[in-house]
Amino acid sequence: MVWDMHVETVPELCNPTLWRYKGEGNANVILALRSPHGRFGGVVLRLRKGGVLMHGEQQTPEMPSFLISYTRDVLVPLFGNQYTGETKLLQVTPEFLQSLAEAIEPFRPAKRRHAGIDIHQEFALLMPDYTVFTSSAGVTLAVELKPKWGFLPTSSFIKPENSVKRLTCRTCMHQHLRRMQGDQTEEIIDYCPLDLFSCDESRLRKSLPQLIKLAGNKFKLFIQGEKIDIGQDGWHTRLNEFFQITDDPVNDSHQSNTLYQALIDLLIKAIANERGLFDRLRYLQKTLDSLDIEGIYMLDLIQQGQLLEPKLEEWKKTVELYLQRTQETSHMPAGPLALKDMTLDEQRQLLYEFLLSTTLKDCSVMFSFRKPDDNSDSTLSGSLFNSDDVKRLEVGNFLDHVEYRAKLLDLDPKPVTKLPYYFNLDTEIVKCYQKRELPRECCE
Ligand SMILES: O=P(O)(O)O[C@@H]1[C@@H](OP(=O)(O)O)[C@H](OP(=O)(O)O)[C@H](O)[C@H](OP(=O)(O)O)[C@H]1OP(=O)(O)O
Ligand SMILES: Nc1ncnc2c1ncn2[C@@H]1O[C@H](COP(=O)(O)OP(=O)(O)OP(=O)(O)O)[C@@H](O)[C@H]1O
Repeated sequence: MVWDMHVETVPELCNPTLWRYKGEGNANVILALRSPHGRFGGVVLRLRKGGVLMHGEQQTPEMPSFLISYTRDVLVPLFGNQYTGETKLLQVTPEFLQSLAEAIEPFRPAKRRHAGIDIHQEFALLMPDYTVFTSSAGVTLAVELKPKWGFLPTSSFIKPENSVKRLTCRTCMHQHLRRMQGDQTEEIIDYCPLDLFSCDESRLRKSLPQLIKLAGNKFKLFIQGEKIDIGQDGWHTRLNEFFQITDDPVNDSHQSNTLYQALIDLLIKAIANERGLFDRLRYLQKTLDSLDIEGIYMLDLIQQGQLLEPKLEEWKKTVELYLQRTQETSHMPAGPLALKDMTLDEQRQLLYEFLLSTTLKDCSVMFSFRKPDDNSDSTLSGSLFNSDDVKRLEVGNFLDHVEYRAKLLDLDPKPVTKLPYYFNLDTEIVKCYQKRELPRECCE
């Protein structure tokens, strides 16, 4: 129900010239305000694309409000409310969306252009722009990480011929399939999410440079809201705007290296400080995926194509039962026979849990950093969203300490209709990886 949500009807925001392209994923386009606009400083607009495979309910006008309820009733019980952001609805018109779609087209990467903004959506999502601090006068440095799968599956439903899954993590194996499928730009990079999830300093020191090299959707760096690619012209000068390591123009490799190391050091500290978040994310990914897709795919409800897209109430119940189960000694089904004994409700529970796990395997963590002296709270008082909630981080090095915020992004539910795709993809990933003689041993 849309009307019990807080809907912003702000005609002045429906002016396409106010917005600039900020980024996009497979399913949504993100626009940022060109400059602070009254109480709407530091805000992004998240617009659904048309024609992409999505959650069934996303096809209806109520979907944006569904996402807000989903965050409140499903994600907050799993993570607490510290990491999930605030969201509001903005009423939009087809004319406004059409103008935006035309204006952003030149800025969009070719690989995303197969689907554009769905101009028939009635509401867009307004969210804080997590790459800037609205209450600060200084420069914000933001880093977005998409860690992917943080665990090795242990399910008894994994067939012996697929046992490599217990040794090599999904992300490490997947890049080989991508490479084989013709993505020659995708160099095999030695980034293993399990190193990131370990939050261990020496493993982070090894894996962060790999993640930075991987870039794409796995590592993004923003200075004052603008995306910077490490290696692009002038990247070090932009990074220096935050670290202020030198007053001179940054023009030698020693200075660039110093800035790069300062970035790595900062990230290591921040990730270690957020060990609780990474541990929780990994724990939820793993325990919500207790059967592995191989077990999930054996369930009658899937075999007979009878699973419906969950409504909000069903998502809520799924989380309640999951939290109950993980607090008790759990008895998970251990073999195909046990699956046969399961009621339809029990099957549904595991299927929806699996979908929740899939969302958490695909979300991003956005860190935003600012220097404490930059905090001049008055700039945008009365802004649309609550004030910035920050934590203090001792850094040592060039910066004594900084303030930062960590948020989870892209926590949308995954559709039931994607389950057969997940099974086929899993089969293909394993088949492709098994051609290698020596599997990598990923370490949890
Ligand atoms: O299957 P994966 O692991 O490749 O994940 C897909 C992502 O690929 P990635 O490996 O992160 O580059 C993929 O990201 P890109 O399109 O590659 O940026 C999407 O996030 C996709 O989710 P959805 O279809 O938009 O809901 C993701 O699909 P889901 O598996 O999360 O449904
Ligand atoms: N609130 C925000 N503040 C700043 N940047 C954001 C925000 N939300 C999204 N972005 C940027 O836009 C990008 C795409 O957004 P999002 O992840 O929501 O798209 P998506 O289509 O759902 O992604 P996916 O391909 O994973 O399904 C993000 O990776 C991030 O860089």
